[in-house]
Amino acid sequence: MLKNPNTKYRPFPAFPVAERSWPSKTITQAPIWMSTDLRDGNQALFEPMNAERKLRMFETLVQIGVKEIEVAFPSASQTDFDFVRKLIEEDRIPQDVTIEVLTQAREHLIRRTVESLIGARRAIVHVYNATARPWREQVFGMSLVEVKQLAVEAVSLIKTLTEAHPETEWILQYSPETFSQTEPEFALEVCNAVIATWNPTPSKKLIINLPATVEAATPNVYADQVEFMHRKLDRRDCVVLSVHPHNDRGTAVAAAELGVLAGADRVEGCLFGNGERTGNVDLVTLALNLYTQGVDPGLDFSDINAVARTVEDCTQLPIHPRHPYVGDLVFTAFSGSHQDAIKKGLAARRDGDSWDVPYLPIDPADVGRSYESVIRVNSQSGKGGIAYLLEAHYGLVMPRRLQVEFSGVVQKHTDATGAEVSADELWRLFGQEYLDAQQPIRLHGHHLREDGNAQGIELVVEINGQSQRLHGSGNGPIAAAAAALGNPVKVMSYEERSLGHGADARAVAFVEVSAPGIEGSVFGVGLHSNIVTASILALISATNRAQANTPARADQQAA
Ligand SMILES: CC(=O)SCCNC(=O)CCNC(=O)[C@H](O)C(C)(C)COP(=O)(O)OP(=O)(O)OC[C@H]1O[C@@H](n2cnc3c(N)ncnc32)[C@H](O)[C@@H]1OP(=O)(O)O
Ligand SMILES: CC(C)C(=O)C(=O)O
Repeated sequence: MLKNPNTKYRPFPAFPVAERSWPSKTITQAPIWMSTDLRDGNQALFEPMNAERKLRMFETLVQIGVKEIEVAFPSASQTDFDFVRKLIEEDRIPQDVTIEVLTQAREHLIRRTVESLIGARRAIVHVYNATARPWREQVFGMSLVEVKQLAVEAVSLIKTLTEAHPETEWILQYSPETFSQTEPEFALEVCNAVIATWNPTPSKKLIINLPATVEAATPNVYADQVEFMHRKLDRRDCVVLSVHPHNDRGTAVAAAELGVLAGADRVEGCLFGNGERTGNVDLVTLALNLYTQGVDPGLDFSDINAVARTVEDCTQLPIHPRHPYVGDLVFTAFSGSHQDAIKKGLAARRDGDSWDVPYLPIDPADVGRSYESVIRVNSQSGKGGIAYLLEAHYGLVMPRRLQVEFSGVVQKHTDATGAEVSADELWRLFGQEYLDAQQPIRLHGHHLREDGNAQGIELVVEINGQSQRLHGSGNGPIAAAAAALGNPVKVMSYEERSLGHGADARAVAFVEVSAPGIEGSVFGVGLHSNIVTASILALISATNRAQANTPARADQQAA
């Protein structure tokens, strides 16, 4: 790279706009969407779609609710021509869907293009020629007048050819290709000449499409360019103003949104941003951006994964795991503070609430994604995510201080493995740490009896491999069992919950104890279909864990 890029690259010129209203506007309704997946998207593939894939993509677009679909560049290949014929002859185009095809402004290509559409109920013929200086000078070798004349002659020919087929409702679309790099006054002059030639009316509008063929400036510059056209175009009431942003600077979505604020009625793009180079603007992101502002996008992504898999299959291109709204990881939080906030936000939701869950701009359920994948646990995670997964997958609702204690256990594991931990693996770790804490004391059974106002208990246990029967009494089974064990620990708290429902429900008991020589407290957990057994198991688990955690014992184990 150059030390001084200024010697090779020039900044994009500022736009000298006198009036600019777009910065203070908001988008309150969806634009007309035009999908060019089967044209701009298709021409950008290693291997353009075959007829079967094209049809699958077309049907997916129809299902989503796209009403204008650019289906081909019919003069480019027999596959494209035949595809247009297939849609028309097999009557595959729904009444409310309009197909569109693209052609260069060259006579033989225009003739072939119109021929491909014969018999269509309604069709958009899209013609383009580049208008920016480098293209005029280097590609076409044409003057300004010649470039304008090229557009006017092409439109004139399309008018003649289509008027010969009045059975079709013809719509013209003109694109000054490379619009955003063209001198604004010249782009305006060419578009006005096209409008005069086609002679649209308010009921038979013409589409003027303004491509950022190569995105070369910040989106505010594009918005100024669009607003300039919106204000200055002749017969604006007879024109549908369209934008076609590419993503070379990574800001196509912003450019499209600002373009709509600036007066565009229509947006052209591709699903998930496929298209030449860095892609066309992503229609899915645009639509769901509107949705999250409470605006109906008119496109249905209730099963976004199914759409994604079809698009990946048709284009043979993978979607990035962090792609907005659809990527495999976009509804996933790894970091502890995010997991904690999401868990609290989801728990706080009540029916009818507006969506304001921290860190989630959209409810994953609205696009057919589930909460299950929202939270993942790795070494960056905290107690919130761990607790969420165990609750969501195993119905285990842990007391808060146990969450803190167990997250330390998980942290040790993730530090050692460096890997993500699944809900199943968490459950295994939980079982190993708490439920299997049956050494040195293991419970084999118990017998309870009333003992005046107290309860008496006999514990049948094995201590260091020796069977023993221990007796104690207290004001409840836990106090009695603690007494039977010789009160090696002090019970600080006790909770019992059910795990599962109905006949399969089991009791899970949590006992928190303190013991001489250990700082703070230690938890024990018991799981059993009998609630008393669960609580005694929890006490023994806590006692065993407390012993293992005393400094002397820990030193012994380390040795
Ligand atoms: C920004 C975009 O995405 S525009 C769409 C681009 N998509 C495609 O091109 C995909 C399909 N295209 C094709 O298959 C081929 O280009 C075809 C079949 C249409 C035409 O092929 P060819 O006749 O071989 O011409 P080619 O594509 O190389 O075009 C170059 C010629 O067309 C001229 N040309 C290019 N674009 C246009 C245009 N929009 N209008 C008029 N002439 C044009 C060039 O100036 C050049 O002329 P020259 O031969 O006199 O120097
Ligand atoms: C033909 C036009 C609309 C185009 O694809 C572009 O300029 O990117």
